[in-house]
Amino acid sequence: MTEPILKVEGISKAFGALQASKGITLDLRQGEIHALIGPNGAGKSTLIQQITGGLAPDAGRVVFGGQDVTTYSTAARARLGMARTFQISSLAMEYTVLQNVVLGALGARGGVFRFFRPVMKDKALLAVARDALAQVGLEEFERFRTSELSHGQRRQLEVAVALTLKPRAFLMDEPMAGLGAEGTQRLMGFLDGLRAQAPILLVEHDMDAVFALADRISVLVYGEIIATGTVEDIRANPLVRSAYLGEEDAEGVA
Ligand SMILES: Nc1ncnc2c1ncn2[C@@H]1O[C@H](COP(=O)(O)OP(=O)(O)OP(=O)(O)O)[C@@H](O)[C@H]1O
Repeated sequence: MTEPILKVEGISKAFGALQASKGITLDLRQGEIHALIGPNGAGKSTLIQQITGGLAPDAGRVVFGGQDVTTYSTAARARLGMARTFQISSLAMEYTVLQNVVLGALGARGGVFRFFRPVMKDKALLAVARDALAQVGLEEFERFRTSELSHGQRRQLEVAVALTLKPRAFLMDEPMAGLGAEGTQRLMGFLDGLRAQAPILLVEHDMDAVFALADRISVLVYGEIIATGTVEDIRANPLVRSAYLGEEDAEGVA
């Protein structure tokens, strides 16, 4: 088996007396969607922030592409191909779809704004941006204002921006949040195909989506991973059923 692209090794983090991460170990392997689930306050966001560099762990390390990145900034991790998506605020709503991707591609090159040469005339940048839009199926929308897109399309646009970074892994924070049933279905189809390009660590509350998409699931409860396994393993795990799904809900998951 090839080496996992991402390895989280014994990560711990306390906020005062509250232990938000307790010796968390997990990995992300090529080609997979690894879902991270857990009740509200379990520590999912805290863990993702430590992986992406927003928070420094008290102990443990994060290894990405074989490199210890524990002390690296978020930007340095992004340059290595760690793509965090679905922070919708990173899109400029008044810009067109194409402009948003071009700006993303410019950032990926480590470029600064070149006022003396309009970036929208840079053929190489435009080609990279159009290629990314085609990959997410938004090529017909390049002239639309981003504010005109549906929520689901904006998430696809976020992925297009991330694709210009040549991501080696995606970290996705609740991509289904706020989408209707149809939008969720469409995005699920999209994510299903995306895992072949780069594996996805997926934090998601929509259990139907998780059970339909995930190759593996890790269950986080009170800062601790209580189980990691396939959908079948997790459905059958008695610890998960009582601790996370709750006695009364457990029947519905079987
Ligand atoms: N900066 C902080 N300072 C103090 N406590 C924090 C901080 N960030 C998170 N916490 C606490 O750490 C625990 C884990 O929170 P976290 O947001 O990581 O959980 P979560 O699983 O992402 O929850 P949700 O599903 O509701 O988003 C919670 O008890 C939260 O109140």
